[in-house]
Amino acid sequence: MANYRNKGGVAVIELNNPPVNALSFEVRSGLMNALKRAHDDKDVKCIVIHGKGKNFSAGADIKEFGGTKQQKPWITDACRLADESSKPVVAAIAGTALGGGLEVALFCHYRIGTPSCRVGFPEVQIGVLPGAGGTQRLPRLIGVKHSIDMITSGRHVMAEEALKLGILDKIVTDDIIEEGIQFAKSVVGIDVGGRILRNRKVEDAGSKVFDDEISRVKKKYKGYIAPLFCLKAIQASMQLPYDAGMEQELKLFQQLVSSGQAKAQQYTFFAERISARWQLPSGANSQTASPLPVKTAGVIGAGTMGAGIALCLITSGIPTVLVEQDQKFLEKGVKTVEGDLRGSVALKKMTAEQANKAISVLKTSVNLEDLHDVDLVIEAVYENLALKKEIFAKLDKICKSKTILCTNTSSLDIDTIAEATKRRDKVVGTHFFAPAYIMKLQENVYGKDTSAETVATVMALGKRIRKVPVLVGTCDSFVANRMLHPYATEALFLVEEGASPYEVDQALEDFGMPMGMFRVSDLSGLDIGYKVRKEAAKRRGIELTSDTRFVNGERVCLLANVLVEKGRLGIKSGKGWYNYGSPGKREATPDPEVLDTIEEYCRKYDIKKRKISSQEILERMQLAMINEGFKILEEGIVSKPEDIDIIWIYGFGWPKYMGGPMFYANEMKLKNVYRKIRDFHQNYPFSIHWTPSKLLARLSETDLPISKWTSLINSNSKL
Ligand SMILES: CCCCCCC[C@H](O)CC(=O)SCCNC(=O)CCNC(=O)[C@H](O)C(C)(C)COP(=O)([O-])OP(=O)([O-])OC[C@H]1O[C@@H](n2cnc3c(N)ncnc32)[C@H](O)[C@@H]1OP(=O)([O-])[O-]
Ligand SMILES: NC(=O)c1ccc[n+]([C@@H]2O[C@H](COP(=O)([O-])OP(=O)(O)OC[C@H]3O[C@@H](n4cnc5c(N)ncnc54)[C@H](O)[C@@H]3O)[C@@H](O)[C@H]2O)c1
Repeated sequence: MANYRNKGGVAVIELNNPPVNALSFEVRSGLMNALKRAHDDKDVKCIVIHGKGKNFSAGADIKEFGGTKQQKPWITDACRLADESSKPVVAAIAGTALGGGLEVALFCHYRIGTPSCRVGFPEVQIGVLPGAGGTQRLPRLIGVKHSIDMITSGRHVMAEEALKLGILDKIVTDDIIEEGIQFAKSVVGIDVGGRILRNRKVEDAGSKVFDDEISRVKKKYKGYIAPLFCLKAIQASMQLPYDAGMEQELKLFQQLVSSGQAKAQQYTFFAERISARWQLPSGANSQTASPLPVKTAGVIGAGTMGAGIALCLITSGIPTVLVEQDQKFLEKGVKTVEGDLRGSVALKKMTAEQANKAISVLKTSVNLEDLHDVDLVIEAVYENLALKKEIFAKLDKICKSKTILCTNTSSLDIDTIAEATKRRDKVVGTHFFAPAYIMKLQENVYGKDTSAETVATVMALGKRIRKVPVLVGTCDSFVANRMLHPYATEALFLVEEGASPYEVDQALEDFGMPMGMFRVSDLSGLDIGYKVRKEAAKRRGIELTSDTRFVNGERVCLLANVLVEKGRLGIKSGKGWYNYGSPGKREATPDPEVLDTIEEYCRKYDIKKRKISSQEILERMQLAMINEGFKILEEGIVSKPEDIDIIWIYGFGWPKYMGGPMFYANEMKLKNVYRKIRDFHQNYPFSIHWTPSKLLARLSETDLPISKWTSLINSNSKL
């Protein structure tokens, strides 16, 4: 809907669809009618368009894209009269003017904004392109080069930059509506002809610019089709007259909007928001619980993870005390933090001033007592239960009674750690992913006594430090690593059976994963998994050797151990599954020595090798992990499939244009997924991960959409 009022000869039109004023059918119709009314009203001398509440408009209503056809009037129909009006039309922008919202503003003759407003064309992020003239009008306003940058990246442009680029005509500091009215009055009587973007010419940037951009975009947004379509549409603005360019844009938009990538990316957009709405088994949830304030924080352990976590906190302006066991470790950790900050400045991700500000809020210590006054502590010491319990017991005595105690453990039981304290309600897992400063996922793990207030606090903290927080329950390895286990195990079995590690990685990278499994292992260090496997086996009373082929009747492959025992630890030693030339180098080359080692291993155990297709590689790795995902859902470790998808997208780089593994399974049709898993179970009876999930079996008999899967778990039906 759009509201209309005449304020002393100024028609004030309000886009009314809070919270973000998405341009739904009602808003588009309302805007069209309001513009007509202003156009027809002789008393009206000028027109102001603004948004109700905090935002101008976040663009088209994405929910409407699911249908077959967008109902008319489209944004272009709604805005036609703004373009044609001889009365000046001013867009008064507060909050965001994104996508179709910015397109509305580009139909206006003038644009003013508040100092904190943001404009942009984020359509690429949901798999489409600006389809209401954005690709034709922006180049007419700011030129081809800047338009390519804004439209293919989808980035938000802040007010200052928008003013410099010429998107905004003025930044105003008082009430945006009043400022809009005053501005509009001030331009009454000035001919609007020169302000109408459709009448302008696009400068000829030459075709080479586009050839270069195609290569850049293909590399930077590997696998995504929308950025390439954006380039085609922008090129049309240069090559065609306005109306023909608009037709071309619409054609490209319609091709994209019906693509699988658009569907998956839009699913991801909403999944992220659904996942943010958490719920505990007690019923307490994100609507009912309030977070505690976190004014100061502490991090214990300044190793790989602790240094990165401290960096996340200080760059978000949270004063942090970093505690180590001794001065030597502390200095090493601080060097890492400083080095990463310098790296960010060099990469222009932050200014030197921002880096200095961050380091100024970091305090360091070798004494846990220095955490007595902080609001929240994140422990990131070695993965050792006794050590963690000892630290939590001490923290319980040292810290204020309200302080929340978090652990970055990647596998240990949260409840056991909480038992070391008298504040079990304030103990929670905050599982970050390496490198902690870069990876967006924050897997928050609640224990049986963790309070809703504690959960609300760590979920809010995640958002504040620019992570994507997802809430999961406690179980061995939690969700991300638990699902990774069958995925990685299948990769090793595939190698035993005949695929090379390089073929496995190629298949995964062609699918869209940023790195294959074996390259990731080399990056993390093969010795880490080696130690974890040995210790986990020891806890179960088993001595693992590289000759171990079965553990308690279950098939295992310890080829990675064989490599470690040959001194191949991954990037750190210059060789692992790949050869890197020398330690620390990143360029991976396939290594014949590794292939010989695999040959020898297979001969030793009389394993028959065969040719394995990339389809089989993907199916076995992905379906093994998806089956585990259904088990996690059926156990209630997560409350919805969207949580799993967001974990894989932000924890492991699953491509957004594939929507996450559970969405992917849904697209494959669950009856096919179930059938294939059952077949693998028959063919590989010694792998427990192929035991089909009961929930999957039940769901495969229904046509329930992904958004309704959990209704089957929550219903009384027995699984
Ligand atoms: C043939 C026809 C031609 C058609 C042509 C169309 C052309 C056009 O170029 C296409 C577009 O504009 S494409 C669009 C391009 N624009 C974009 O891609 C912008 C997408 N939006 C954003 O990036 C963020 O929402 C903001 C930064 C705006 C606000 O962030 P924040 O303050 O953290 O808030 P938040 O939590 O994120 O959102 C609050 C609530 O609003 C909901 N919602 C939001 N936008 C929506 C939308 N467009 N729609 C629907 N709903 C939308 C959101 O789901 C949430 O709902 P919930 O039920 O409470 O969960
Ligand atoms: N490395 C990863 O990829 C990764 C990813 C997610 C979670 N984790 C988890 O994060 C935690 C830390 O792992 P990491 O890889 O950073 O280990 P790390 O070995 O790099 O760092 C651990 C640090 O803890 C310090 N430390 C040990 N005892 C201490 C004490 N009593 N007081 C203060 N500091 C102490 C050590 O000196 C060391 O610097 C572990 O629980 C691990 O499972 C690791």
